[in-house]
Amino acid sequence: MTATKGLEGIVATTSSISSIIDGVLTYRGINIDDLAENATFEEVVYLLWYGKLPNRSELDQLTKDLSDNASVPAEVIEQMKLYPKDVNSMAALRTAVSSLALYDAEANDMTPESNLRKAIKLQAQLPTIVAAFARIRQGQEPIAPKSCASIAENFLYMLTGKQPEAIAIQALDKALVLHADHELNASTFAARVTVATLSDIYSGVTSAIGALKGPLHGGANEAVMAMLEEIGTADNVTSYINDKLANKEKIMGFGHRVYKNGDPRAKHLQKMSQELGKITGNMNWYNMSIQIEDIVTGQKGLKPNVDFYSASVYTSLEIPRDLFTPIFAISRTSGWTAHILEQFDNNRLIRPRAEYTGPSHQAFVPIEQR
Ligand SMILES: CC(=O)SCCNC(=O)CCNC(=O)[C@H](O)C(C)(C)COP(=O)(O)OP(=O)(O)OC[C@H]1O[C@@H](n2cnc3c(N)ncnc32)[C@H](O)[C@@H]1OP(=O)(O)O
Ligand SMILES: O=C([O-])CC(=O)C(=O)O
Repeated sequence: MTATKGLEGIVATTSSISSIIDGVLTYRGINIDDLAENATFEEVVYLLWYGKLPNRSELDQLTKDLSDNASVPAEVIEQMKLYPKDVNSMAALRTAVSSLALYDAEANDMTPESNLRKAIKLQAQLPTIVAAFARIRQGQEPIAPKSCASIAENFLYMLTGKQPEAIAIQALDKALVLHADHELNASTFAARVTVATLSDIYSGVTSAIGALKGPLHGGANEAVMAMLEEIGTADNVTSYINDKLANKEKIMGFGHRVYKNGDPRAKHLQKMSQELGKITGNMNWYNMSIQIEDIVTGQKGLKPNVDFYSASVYTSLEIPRDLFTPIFAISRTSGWTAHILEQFDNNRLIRPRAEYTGPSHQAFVPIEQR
């Protein structure tokens, strides 16, 4: 038995949800470029769950179901008020999502109908939790979700208490479309491993949030913004990046396990970053990002991934840096739950082997003689 480090190139499951073939990403066979330009996040959620784009009445029904389920149990909100104010936002989200299960009478019901209902609840409630957390830690009361609004609109509304501008809603909606699913990425794999034991959907999504949190995965978007802030201005980019590369340090937001010729989502986020920079009158983050890309791609051949330009996009939308990864989680809940439903559909325990590299033929030494 020989291990493949990081399971690179190992095909661990079949799936009909999303594919990356020759660098082209599709959701249910539809190119991400077409979805980014034309679909709303709710259409994508429907596509991921049901395998086809919704017609008008199906979309209206899903939008209503999501809106009707957006309130979070009062107990969960009360518990969030007891979290330390400076807690990591992904840790807070992971804990709150785990506690949702305690207040759902059908949490352990494994029927497909119940699991779909819980997928809707999770997708609807994550934005409410993230916005509530952001307000509670500032000593503000959470704002109840409004009815008949999209997830993008509702999230921005619950975060700020103000009706968001159309351009902000559109930008966030497109970012949600771009982050919704991505084949067998680490967090989706974690979700599938968890539920393949026939554990419940809340456990699966909680595992996934834990996996997304790390800076080699979803946490990279926050790390990118931290880097941009540390660099400060365009004048400092060249020396900062050259020093990092010379020290063999990773530049966050670059590289990918699967894409070697570039992440097809990055160009959409780059365009949005530029457009939002023009609208806000602050091109600094975009200009610095372009400069960083030139150097990293020029010297290392590494291309930006989905996390690189999303950092400046969210900053232009005035979203606090530590909510970037929770927003990724809001979007990816659609993909996680689609994969969990697919796993349940044709389940087998996921249990690979390890290549043992420890000592062998060790004699047992009684404690008195150690
Ligand atoms: C949504 C997402 O999860 S997208 C990914 C988000 N993560 C990041 O942006 C973090 C930065 N990027 C990385 O750490 C990696 O590129 C990963 C984790 C995305 C992919 O990792 P792997 O497939 O395991 O590639 P690995 O880390 O082995 O890199 C291969 C080589 O490229 C280098 N490399 C990879 N990414 C980077 C980077 N961002 N900056 C500098 N060098 C890099 C590695 O140092 C390594 O070099 P070596 O062969 O000389 O040792
Ligand atoms: O697929 C991956 O390894 C990481 C990624 O880009 C994602 O999850 O969107």
